[in-house]
Parts: sequence; structure tokens; C-alpha cells
Amino acid sequence: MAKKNIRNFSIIAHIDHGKSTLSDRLIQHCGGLADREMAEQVLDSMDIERERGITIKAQSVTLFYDARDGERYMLNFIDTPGHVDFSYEVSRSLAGCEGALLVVDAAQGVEAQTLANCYTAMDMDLEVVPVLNKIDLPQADAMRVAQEIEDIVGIEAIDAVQCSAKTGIGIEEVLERIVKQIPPPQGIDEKPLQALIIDSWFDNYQGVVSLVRIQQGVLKAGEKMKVMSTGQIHGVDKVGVFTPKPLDTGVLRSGEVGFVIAGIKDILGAPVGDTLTNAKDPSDQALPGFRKVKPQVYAGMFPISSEDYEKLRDALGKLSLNDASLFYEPENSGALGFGFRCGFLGMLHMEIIQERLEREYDIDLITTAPTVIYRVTTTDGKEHKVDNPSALPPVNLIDEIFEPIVEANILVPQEHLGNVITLCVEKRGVQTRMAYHGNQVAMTYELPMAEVVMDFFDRLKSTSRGYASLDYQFKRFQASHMVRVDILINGDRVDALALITHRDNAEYRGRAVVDKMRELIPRQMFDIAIQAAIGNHVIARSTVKQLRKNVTAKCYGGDVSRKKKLLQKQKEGKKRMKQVGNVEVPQEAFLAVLKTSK
Ligand SMILES: Nc1nc2c(ncn2[C@@H]2O[C@H](COP(=O)(O)OP(=O)(O)OP(=O)(O)O)[C@@H](O)[C@H]2O)c(=O)[nH]1
Repeated sequence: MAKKNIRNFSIIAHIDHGKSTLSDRLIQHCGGLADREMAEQVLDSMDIERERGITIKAQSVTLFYDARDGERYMLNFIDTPGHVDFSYEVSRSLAGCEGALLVVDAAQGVEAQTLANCYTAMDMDLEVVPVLNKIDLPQADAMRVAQEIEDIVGIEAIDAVQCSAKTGIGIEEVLERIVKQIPPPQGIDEKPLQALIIDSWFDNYQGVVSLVRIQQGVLKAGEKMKVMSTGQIHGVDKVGVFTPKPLDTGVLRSGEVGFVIAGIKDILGAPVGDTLTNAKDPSDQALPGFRKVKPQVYAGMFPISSEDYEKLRDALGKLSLNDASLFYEPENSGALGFGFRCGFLGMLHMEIIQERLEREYDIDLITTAPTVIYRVTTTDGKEHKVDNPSALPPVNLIDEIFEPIVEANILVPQEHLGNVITLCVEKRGVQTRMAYHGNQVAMTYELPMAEVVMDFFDRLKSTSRGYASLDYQFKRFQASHMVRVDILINGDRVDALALITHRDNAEYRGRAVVDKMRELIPRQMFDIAIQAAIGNHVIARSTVKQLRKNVTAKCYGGDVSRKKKLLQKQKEGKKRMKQVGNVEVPQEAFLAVLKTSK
């Protein structure tokens, strides 16, 4: 395809503004799928994504569009995730594009997440094309929302295309705008190959599949390619595009986006952000790649059954291949045995990884309370990074603890402003900016990251009836009065239950965990004391009273088989327990800490 007839674009949209529906419509309009195949949304391909209705991994699809000017165009659409946890993946997808559609729900208006992603696109010099979706809704107000886009985003939007991805109105106009407004890619086929790896994933039959954007040169099946960071050389087996079904084309030229399969079996063989080049005539320069994202939330993941340890290591390895932000290293806990300390972008990311491990890899897990990274200076003048409460130095050696602070941008309609401000204050937030745009209020807060990553997003949504939206990024470390709260069971400190919290919240959280544990730990043959303590100072305590439990007492008579069955059942129940000293603690109790944030 001539370069002037290629368009590479992404869609930027807030969750639920209709990105998936619109992309399916575009695919349908260009004849990529039969009607019956449209029943399933195509681009959200992972099970979990479909169930939660959110888009996580970048995917791509190549469409052929016969435009009104009589020319045929190749449209490469690269999907982007919409959730606040995944904004780094957005910049990854955008790196393969010259333009982006900014899809805004014509009833809801602009939301914070859209804003952040839009600025990323503008920073990368992409052409941003506004699209007002859902104009079929009676409450849609295209003029108001167009004005909002101009005021808040700062791009021209008065003659923005209006469409309904649901009914199909305006879809052809959207395609026309893509062709007219987004510039074609640059790049010269005759130069040495440079292909940027946008995404890589593991396919059980074909090995590693990579989605690439060819910046210059040509990538051909049958030739040899080199992975620039490692110098490894592989024979190129297959090259093609997703239409959305994989279609072998045998070649990808500069400016094009498609997949490459080169029999790479090692899951680290084609890292995202790396550059592929031709082995015979290599480029001497790698592409800039992506900003490395650092995990922000850490938690321990332990297999319930210790036999699953190797399986867990293998699964984490596979998941981290196309998820550069997933971090893991071995961790050993006194209470939970061998497992991994894992780092995530946020709580949603953590939940998704946990679900995938349980569902796709069939591993039962215990996850410990998530924590952010603290910077700790000790009296010997050293500085430590602490991502695990149990690794916090003893109180008497600590000089100061610094906690991460984020800058959060919040957009909220005026009627919910009071509630949102109350929430931010409760979360120790400090307002730094506030501006009115029509009915919307844009605020900037500095908030402790620990407060934001826990349940802030959910609380924000519920306190504003779903209307407030949020975007945040790390700003700096700040000295804070943080303490470690230990949980003791019959005098034994349980490392997996320790948590770091602000001194002002310590009593509340200690009390909440102790109460929750008391509900969850079953009575045993002796009293169980549960305590929360800061150093040696106990801040909350509670007792699970003893009970002599005789499960077989109900079986009068000599029915041995029934007695055996009951004993067997009791034994199975025990498998889901962890032994702490002489106390059996059920798995749910380890999760209690998660549910007691304030
Ligand atoms: N009335 C109306 N509803 C629409 C339109 N487009 C999408 N929807 C509905 O809006 C909801 C969200 O649409 P999705 O396409 O799943 O939204 P999304 O932005 O892809 O969401 P994520 O995948 O989570 O990023 C669905 O219930 C759609 O049926 C439209 O033009 N009109």
C-alpha cells in the first residue's frame, strides 16, 4: 500500500464512552467481520476484560476503507486501555500512531482520564480528532460537550463529528475524518529495518507473537531479524496483520503495523519497547522505546499449596512478558511460606493479575495487604526503599519515613463538589488548584499515594454518583508520621499481616483488623489473643474464646463411615488454613487487612 494511503490511529476515551462499540462498528463498516461475528466485541479479547467490560492490553486491527475520494486506505487501529491504572500502556499504543480519535460521550462530557491521555497524545505530536459519541441518547448535548472539549482540552471541537456507535449514525463520517485529518506515516523502505515492539504475548503453539510498528525499512518472512537489546538473531516465520483475524502478508513495510512470529520460545526474547532490525543489514540505532514504568503498589502473593510454587513462578514469568510493569521477586514469609513479592501499577492491576493467576493458571493464592514504596532514613545515615512492612527497620533505628505523594487531577460536576472535597480532606489531601469550566470543576490535589491506591477511586465514584473522574501521577516523597502496625496472634508477630499507616489512622486500622480477625478465626481448643501493636505498645486487642469442638458428637450409634466422612471434611477445611504458632488461621483472615483502609 502506498504510504500516502496508510493511517495509523488510536482511540482515546474514558471508560464507558463507547470505544469498544465504536471500534467494532468501524471494523464492521470496513467489512472485517460478518454480522454474526459482531455478537462478541472483538477487541477486548481477554475473558476478564469482557467480564469487567474494560480494555487492558493493546491490540491492533488493520482495516481497508474505500473513501469518498475514490481511494482505498489501510487503517491500522491500535487499541488502548481506558483505566487510570493503565495510562502508561496508552503511551505505548500511541507510539505507533500519527493520530488519535478523542471519543467523548455527548451526554457525559469530558472526564479526567480522557484529558490526561489526550495531553499524552498531544505531547507526542499526534493529530487529535474529536468525536462526539452517543448522540442517539435523549440527554446528549453535542454543543455543550463540544464547548467543554474546547475549554478543557484546548482543541477545536465545534465542528466535531457526531455519531452513535450504537445505531451506526455518523460512522462513515468518522472514517472520512480519519482519512482527511490524520497524516500518513513517514519512513523509507530502503533504509535499514527499525521495528518498534508495541506488544508481545505468548502463544502456546507459535511461541512469542509481537505487535510491531515499522518505522523504516521492510520486515519480510524468511529473512533473519535481530533483537537489538540482546543481539539475538531469529528466522522470521510469519509476518502479517490482524483483520481482525490474523492474515499472513509475508511483508510489513515502513509505516505499517502488524505482527511478527519468529519462533522465539524464551519469554524474554522480544521485550516490549525493543527494536527489531535486519540481521544482514542492521540499523546502527535502536528506537527510543518507552518510558519504563515503575510499579507503585507492592503485595506478597503466596500459593496456598506449597507445591504450586514453581507453577506460580512460571505463570508470573509468562504474565510479565507483555506486562513490563509487573514486577516479582521471591519472598519468604514466616506465616505463609515461599511466595513472591509482586509490584503493580495499582489495585486494579493487582486484582487482574490475581484473577488471571487463579483462573488461567489454576493457582490458589493468598495476597497480602498492598503497600506503596516508602523511603526510610536510619540513624546511621543510610537511606532504604521499603516495599514490605516487615522490612521496615526497628522503630529505634528510624530517623524519618518519607511517603510518596501524587498529584491528582479531579473533574467533577458542581453539585458533587462538596462530597469530593470532604473525601480528599479525609484522605489527607491538600488542594493546589481549582477552576470552573461551565458546570464542571477541575481540581488538583496533592494526596498520599497510599490513600489513593487503596479505595479512593471507588469512594470518589460512589460519593459523586459516578460523575467525578480522576487521573494521578507520582510527584515527590514527603516526610510523614508513618508507623508499622504489627498483628500478633497469641504473642507471635505475623509478618504477612503487618501494615504501614499514618500515625493518626493507626488505632483505627489496628482495631479494625483485630475485630475482623476475631470474626474470621474459628474458635479452637484454647483462647486466642489477637493484638495490634506499634513496637511494644499494644493499641488494640481482642480474644477468640476457647471451644471444645467435637464434630463426631452428632453421630450417635456406630456408623463408622459417616464418622470418617465428617473427619475427612474437617481435614479438607484445614487445607485452607495456615498455621501460625499453634493457631490455625483461615485464608480470609489474611485478606482482612485489605478491607480495613480508612
Ligand atoms: N446509547 C448509546 N450507547 C452506546 C453508544 N456507544 C456505546 N454505548 C454503550 O455504552 C456502554 C459502554 O460502551 P463500550 O464500547 O463498552 O465502552 P468502552 O469505552 O469501550 O469501555 P472500556 O472497554 O471499558 O474502555 C455500552 O453499554 C454500550 O452499549 C452509543 O452511541 N449510544
